Amino acid sequence: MCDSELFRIEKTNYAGFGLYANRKIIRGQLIINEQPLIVYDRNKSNLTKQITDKVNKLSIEDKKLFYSLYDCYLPNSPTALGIGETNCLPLGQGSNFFGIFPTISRINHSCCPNVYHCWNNTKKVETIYALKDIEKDEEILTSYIDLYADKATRQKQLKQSFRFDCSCQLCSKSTTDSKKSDIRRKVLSQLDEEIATLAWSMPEKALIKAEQILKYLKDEDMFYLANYVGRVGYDVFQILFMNSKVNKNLGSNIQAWAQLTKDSYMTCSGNYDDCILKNQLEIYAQQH
Ligand SMILES: C[S@@+](CC[C@H](N)C(=O)[O-])C[C@H]1O[C@@H](n2cnc3c(N)ncnc32)[C@H](O)[C@@H]1O
Repeated sequence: MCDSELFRIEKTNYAGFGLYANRKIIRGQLIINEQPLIVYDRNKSNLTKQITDKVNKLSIEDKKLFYSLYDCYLPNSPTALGIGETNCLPLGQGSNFFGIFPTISRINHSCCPNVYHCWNNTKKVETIYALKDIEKDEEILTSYIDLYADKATRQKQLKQSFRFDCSCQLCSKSTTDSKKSDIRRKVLSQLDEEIATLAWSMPEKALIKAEQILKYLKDEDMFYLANYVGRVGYDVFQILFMNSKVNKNLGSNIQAWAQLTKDSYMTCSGNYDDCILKNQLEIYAQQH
């Protein structure tokens, strides 16, 4: 675990340790990239043995680092499995492989996060990029869960997997505001699913749904979450790319959607190399 010019690790008054900004951090800025201490396959049986074996192979210093991390299941007598399950992050979307990161593991959760964490498979590091400007001494917060979920679902997931009751800005809203937020998030989740089903059969309709997602993201103060904007942008780019040859009208907005997607990927991960967008953009540029 290490401090840097940009951040420090400090005791919070609500959640053990956390990361705090040492100076103003700008949206899209890389805050840290870090290699995992250990990697394990979370789909395999006997996780305890798998994690313990890997930890036992670490240097004395790294072993100490690992055992200094928080175990939310047995805080007073931490186990290798408890530390693993409290802190592990997937090495890419849908991956069975998870890593334990000495510094990044200290980042607490918020349902309105100011950073995005993701695995860079080219550099083999977990990266943390700022989703908005972060003021000096503000806590650096990521999201552990899907933010299209309503409050009850978010609270349940966080309690089950991380053993805490979330009292972030979003979860602390009044009952009336919370209900409105829940409805918007439900619509976002439905629209997201509908795009996938309409993409090939009715691309024009899928595009309308995508525009609606952008509107709802704005209404719900989620438009700054570049990962969600990038997700819808990427879906639309796919639809336009695949259909632009047969339907010229559909292709007319492709550059704007490509730019939105690229900007979003750059903001939350500093690149767009790990997705097929880059190849498709090159193919599209050659064709037009
Ligand atoms: C990955 S660790 C984060 C770092 C941890 N605070 C520490 O001291 O090492 C996850 C654990 O931090 C705590 N935590 C994270 N976000 C929290 C929040 N918003 N409110 C309360 N506890 C939180 C929970 O105990 C959770 O299981």
